[in-house]
Amino acid sequence: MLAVPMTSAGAGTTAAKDRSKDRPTVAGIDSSTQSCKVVVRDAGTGELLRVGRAKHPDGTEVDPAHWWRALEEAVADAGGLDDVDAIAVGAQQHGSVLLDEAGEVVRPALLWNDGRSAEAADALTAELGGPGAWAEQVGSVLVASLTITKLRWIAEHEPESVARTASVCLPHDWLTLKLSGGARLVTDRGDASGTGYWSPREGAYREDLLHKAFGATPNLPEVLAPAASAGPSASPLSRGALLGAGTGDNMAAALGVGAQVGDVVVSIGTSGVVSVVSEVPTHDPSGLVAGFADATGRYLPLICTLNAARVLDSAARMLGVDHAELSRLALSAPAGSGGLVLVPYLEGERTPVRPDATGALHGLTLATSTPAHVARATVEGLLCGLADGLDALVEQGCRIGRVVLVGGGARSEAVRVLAPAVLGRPVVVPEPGEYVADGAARQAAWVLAGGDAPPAWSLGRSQTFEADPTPGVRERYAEVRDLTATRP
Ligand SMILES: Nc1ncnc2c1ncn2[C@@H]1O[C@H](COP(=O)(O)OP(=O)(O)O)[C@@H](O)[C@H]1O
Ligand SMILES: O=C(CO)[C@@H](O)[C@H](O)COP(=O)(O)O
Repeated sequence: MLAVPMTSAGAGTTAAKDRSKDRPTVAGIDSSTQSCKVVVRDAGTGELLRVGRAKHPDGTEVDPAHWWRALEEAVADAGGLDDVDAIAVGAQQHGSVLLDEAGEVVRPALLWNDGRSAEAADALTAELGGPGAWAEQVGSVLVASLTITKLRWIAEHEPESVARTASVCLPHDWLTLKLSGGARLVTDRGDASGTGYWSPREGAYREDLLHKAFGATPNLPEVLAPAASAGPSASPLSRGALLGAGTGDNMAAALGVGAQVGDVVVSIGTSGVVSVVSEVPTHDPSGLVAGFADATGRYLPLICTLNAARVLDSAARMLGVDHAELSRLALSAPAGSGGLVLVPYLEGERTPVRPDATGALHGLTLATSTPAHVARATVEGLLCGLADGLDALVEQGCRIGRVVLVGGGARSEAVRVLAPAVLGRPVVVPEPGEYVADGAARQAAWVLAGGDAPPAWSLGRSQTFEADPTPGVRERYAEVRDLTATRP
């Protein structure tokens, strides 16, 4: 059984804050690409007490002030945090937050899905001796998503920003800093492992690589142990609550679903992610698998695509339907959509590395030119990219156990039904929830409880979806996935 919290509540649920003093509560924050979510849970049982949400602005370059405003709004939507004893932040990985001597933001953050640093990634790769050298030294081959490539882009294009930069951190580090009232700049090994200048194997920063990219060596956040505290919050939002180290959103999701070694988490959010909890670090020179660390002291080999839930959003928009109808249409068409394939590179792609690619529909005939076929091809194309990712984890020798499906896209019935057919394995779907925020909350509960492992929260309901594998769908996808036009 999965350690998934049982109860759920709607946005803005305001359960009375009348808990007795012997029932501590914790809050978890998910500051992801599209929105901020806050959950408040009972620290001992994991019972969900309240949840709040607020939207982030669109765009791949964002002033961190927007994340703070959304956090304030989401906290208000969750009925406030006055009663909370500990709090931790999970957030989108990789974004580059540059701070000056006074702790002020130097320029808007370049997010994980900002592709402008693709050439910087290529240049840095060559400078260290090729992809294998980066895989060996920091666990991951560089792509435009990794923080270090953004720092190189800034160094090349905005030397004045470099000159003003005293510290560099990540989105979750910055939010934790704000919650600490500006007192502590900390991070954790999970999020640090996505920078390109922290080695999961050595458990240490590689300041030489940072200097190589940025031409300077700014201060970096202290990397805290998984259950260490960053001290009390000094923010009016959560004054006095103990702060956890926080982590990247994918590490938090693994913690939130209680993933054990071998458990695969497939997340269909803005990004499409396939990750697996591993006892050993990976060093994939092909670059498909990023060799990240997790939030518990283990590792989280991961593949990430740029195109996931928004592919469903755009298909629904194109067809002029809502998500429920898109799903119904997809399930009404035959497996393989009569040969129609959607290659979902709508924002270019990171895995495989196709930064300049565009999406494509292959196999249009009179018979396949129907909304149902397009809907089916959309869901199957999205899942085929993730199935390729799962194969890459297997190829790295990762132990593969259960497959757990989460993220906004998992709310689509068609995704849930077709995932086991395309992935070729049963898929466990926990009830819809905010698993990144839950993981952050669980880290906060661990900070309170101490010990070697996060508290075992009550198990939640989940449903296992099974289906006969449809290898033909993947074979057809493999035939056409590279036949895409570049951006005009
Ligand atoms: N029922 C649904 N079917 C398909 N997609 C959905 C559904 N509900 C929400 N989404 C999509 O999920 C995405 C948000 O997922 P989420 O995991 O919260 O993303 P992120 O964490 O990257 O901000 C949005 O693109 C949204 O449109
Ligand atoms: O870049 C990665 C992982 O390497 C992304 O997974 C980001 O962490 C953003 O996540 P979502 O907003 O899609 O959850």
